[in-house]
This record gives sequence, structure tokens and C-alpha cells, in this order.
Amino acid sequence: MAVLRIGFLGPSGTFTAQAMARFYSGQDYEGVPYAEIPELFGAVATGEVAAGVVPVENSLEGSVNVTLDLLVRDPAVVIVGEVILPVVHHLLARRPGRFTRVLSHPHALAQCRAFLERELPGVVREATTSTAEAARLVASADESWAAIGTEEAAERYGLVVVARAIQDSAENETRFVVIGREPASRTGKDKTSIAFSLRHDRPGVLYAALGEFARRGINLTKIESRPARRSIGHYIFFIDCEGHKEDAPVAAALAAIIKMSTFFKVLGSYPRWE
Ligand SMILES: O=C(O)C(=O)C[C@]1(C(=O)O)C=C[C@@H](O)C=C1
Repeated sequence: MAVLRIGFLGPSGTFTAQAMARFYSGQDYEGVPYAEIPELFGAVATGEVAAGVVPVENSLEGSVNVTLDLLVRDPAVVIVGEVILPVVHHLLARRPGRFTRVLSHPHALAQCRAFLERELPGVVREATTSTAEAARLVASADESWAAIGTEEAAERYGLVVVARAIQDSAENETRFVVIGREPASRTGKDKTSIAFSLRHDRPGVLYAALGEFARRGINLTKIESRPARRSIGHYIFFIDCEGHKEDAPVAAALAAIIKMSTFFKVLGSYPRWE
């Protein structure tokens, strides 16, 4: 059988690469790095790769907005799995010293805010497309540049770990989703992700929508709203619930919500990460 080609937010040494390795452990696969999340969605949609792994939310910083927006907008892509990983950041450099610039993914810089304010006040923070890309750039830059990233990135790009575990919380973790073109099959331990916009024609519609889950005893694992990218006051709600969209109670709740919605999309039903 042909080796599975799996897209991930690269280059090698990102947290997304770790998530891919966990999800596909024991399987014969080849990781294909993409520098940007939209490009990776495109590669999954066209079949250039069989599936892709992207970050979706972090326990300190919240959602990865570009991923949520693409899950809503891309008609060819569904969530087929999830991975939740502890995220431990290190300060990486060519050698210890005084730093003038620190590079990383904006989410990583934000997850280390307290350390940066305390230990590197006034040092310029520069956003990169991933933590590993920051390490790759620092490896060939001035010695006063540092990166925030994984130990694996330090090894891969020839850097040393200057400060360990610099994230604001020891409990820091990121949830990743695996995206594909064909829905995942039902396992009995599934989760369903939906996105919808509600009609504005009567009070209490969000309350009514949540009630459809509550009165069927369906547990929600996430609720979030994002701007619908129109004018103020228009939102898209993102809900994750336990169960598969074909389980009778979930199917009934979703059917009721569709009737209250101006937009509705099942982003996927997939095995829960445990
Ligand atoms: O840059 C990386 O290493 C990534 O995999 C991206 C990412 C993110 O987008 O949140 C993933 C995990 C961490 O939360 C920090 C960065």
C-alpha cells in the first residue's frame, strides 16, 4: 500500500509535527510540511495530501482563528480526528548571551508573555509562521536573536536551550485537529463539531439552541463565538458536543438547531482524544 502523505504546519520541529507523530504513531506515513495553514487546507482539499494536522485552540491563548475560519469556509474539508498535547516552550539560541530579538509563532510568544516581560524586557518580539521556522531563522541570524520553540527544533537547527519551560502555565496544552476529505467512521466514543449563525428574529435563540443539547443530556465540550466577518453583531457559534452526528439524540439536537439558523455546518464527527 502507498505511504500516507500527511500535511502539517512546518517546517520539521513544530508542535504540530509532534501532534501528527502522536496521531499517526504505528502507521506508515510521510509528513509533508506547509508554511501556512491556508496552504495546508488547500493541499487537503485538492488531494495533494491524504490528511492534514492543524492547531485549533490553546488553553492559554484561545482559538487559532485562521483554522476556525477555514473549517467554516472550506466545503471540501472535514475534521476526522483530534489530538491534545502538553505544550512546553524553551528559549533557543546559538549560544547563551544578551538578546535583542525573540522570534516565534504569535501564539507561542503570547503563551510566554510573563517570562518575556520579566526576563527579556524591551526585547523586540517578532512573529513567524511557526516555532520551528523561528528556530530555523535564528540558526543563521545574528547571535543576539533567540527563538521560542521545541527541544526537537533546537536539535534540528543546531541551537541550544537557554531557558527551559518558559510558558506561563505548567498546564499549557494545545488541541489540534486532523482534517481530511471523507468523514471519519463512528467509534462509539466520538465528538461532533458544528458551526452556525442564528436567526435574529426573536429573543433567546442562543438559549434555545443550547437547550436542545441540555434537554437531551448531551455534554458540550466547547462553545465559542467568532465574528461572522460582516458587520458588528453577526456571529458564528462553534460548539463541540459528545457523540456522533448519527447518534439519535445528537441528530435530533442538530435538526432543531438547523431550523433556528441562517447558516449551519457540521465540521466533523470524529473519535475523542482520551
Ligand atoms: O508553531 C508551532 O510549533 C505550531 O505547531 C503552532 C502552534 C499554534 O498555532 O498554536 C501550536 C502549538 C503551540 O500552541 C504554539 C504554536
